[in-house]
Amino acid sequence: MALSRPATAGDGDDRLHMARAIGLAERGRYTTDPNPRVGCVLVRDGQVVGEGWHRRAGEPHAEPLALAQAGERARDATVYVTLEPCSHHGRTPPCAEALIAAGVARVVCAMVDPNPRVAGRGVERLRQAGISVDVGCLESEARALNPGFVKRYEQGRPYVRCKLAASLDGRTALATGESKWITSEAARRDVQRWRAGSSAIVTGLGTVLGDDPSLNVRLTAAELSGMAADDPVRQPCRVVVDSHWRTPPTARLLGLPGRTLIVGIGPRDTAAAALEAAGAELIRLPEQAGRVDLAALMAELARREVNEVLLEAGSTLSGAAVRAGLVDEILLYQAPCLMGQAAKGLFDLPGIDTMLDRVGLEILEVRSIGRDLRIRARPDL
Ligand SMILES: Nc1nc(O)c(N)c(N[C@@H]2O[C@H](COP(=O)(O)O)[C@@H](O)[C@H]2O)n1
Repeated sequence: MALSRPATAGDGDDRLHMARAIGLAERGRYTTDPNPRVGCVLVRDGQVVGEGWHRRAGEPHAEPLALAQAGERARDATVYVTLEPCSHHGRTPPCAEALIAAGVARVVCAMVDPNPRVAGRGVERLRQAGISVDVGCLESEARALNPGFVKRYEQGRPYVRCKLAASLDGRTALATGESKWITSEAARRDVQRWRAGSSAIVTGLGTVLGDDPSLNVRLTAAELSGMAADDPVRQPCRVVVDSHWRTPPTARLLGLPGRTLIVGIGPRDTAAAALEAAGAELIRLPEQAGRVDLAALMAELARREVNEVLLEAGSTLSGAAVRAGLVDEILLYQAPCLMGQAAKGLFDLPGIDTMLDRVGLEILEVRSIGRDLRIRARPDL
């Protein structure tokens, strides 16, 4: 469906109000999953008359909340919304109809909803009702609010962040396997926030056997911005890549609140049954060279409405995901220490024999977190 975009994608006022709507949407960072983060601002005669943001799937969308706040002042208002108003009956009624009923004059949306149940139909419905609609104001900022939601609908897989902690010489563990702790408490708290914003945390059997990790969110609602102190903290689904069901049923992550999926390729056997009895959900996936096909895993997670994955694994699984072209972002915490060449590296990437073979990266951000550095980078594959 062709949707006309203004040449400037919004004038100064449009961009200002859309920036506010994006700020509102941010408040849903830790709660909306699997729904997108969406914010909405209603403006009449230059005054903001209503604001709303989507908090949780099953609860009202951003637009009806902004309309409720504006009341009668919504008539003839301009609506700034970070995602196209929906046109379908999902868990909640269609926002486009609510905007039409309220008599708004104009709608500015940052981006078309990639959900095929909407995908331009919301814009079309508003225009049919005589409402002027502009699409594309601060579009890239709006897409960045929901990298996983967008990726899931556009490419059929989640947005994957690969988190790693290393010394300044790029080592993640001593040869003995000892790795606690390379980075500071501040960096580990920062990781907790990334976990809280993710739909799933994926790890490998090696990490489970070596570290017995919890892979849960241990921050309280009061410590996560946008959440009310009494909001329940959502636990992302934990996923263990374990080809032959060798995860110990006593693994710490199986005893914690939240779901644990174990994905493998082996036939169901007594070990598999013991894991199911311990509370895990087992999924058999296609194999790729004797291991779980990671592309098939990501497709399966997308089918289960997983938007953002935090991959917290060792060099084998992290390297395999990079090689498979499945890592969208590397989130690397680098501590001010040196661990020496006997220690383990970040990515297992065999077959890089010439400089032409190396994996290029685009640095997205570098910042200090306590005494450590946090580098966010995008593989350039
Ligand atoms: N425009 C808009 N505003 C919001 O606040 C939203 N949460 C969405 N979400 C879209 O609607 C789908 C979910 O619908 P239900 O919450 O089940 O009714 C979601 O997949 C988006 O396409 N859109």
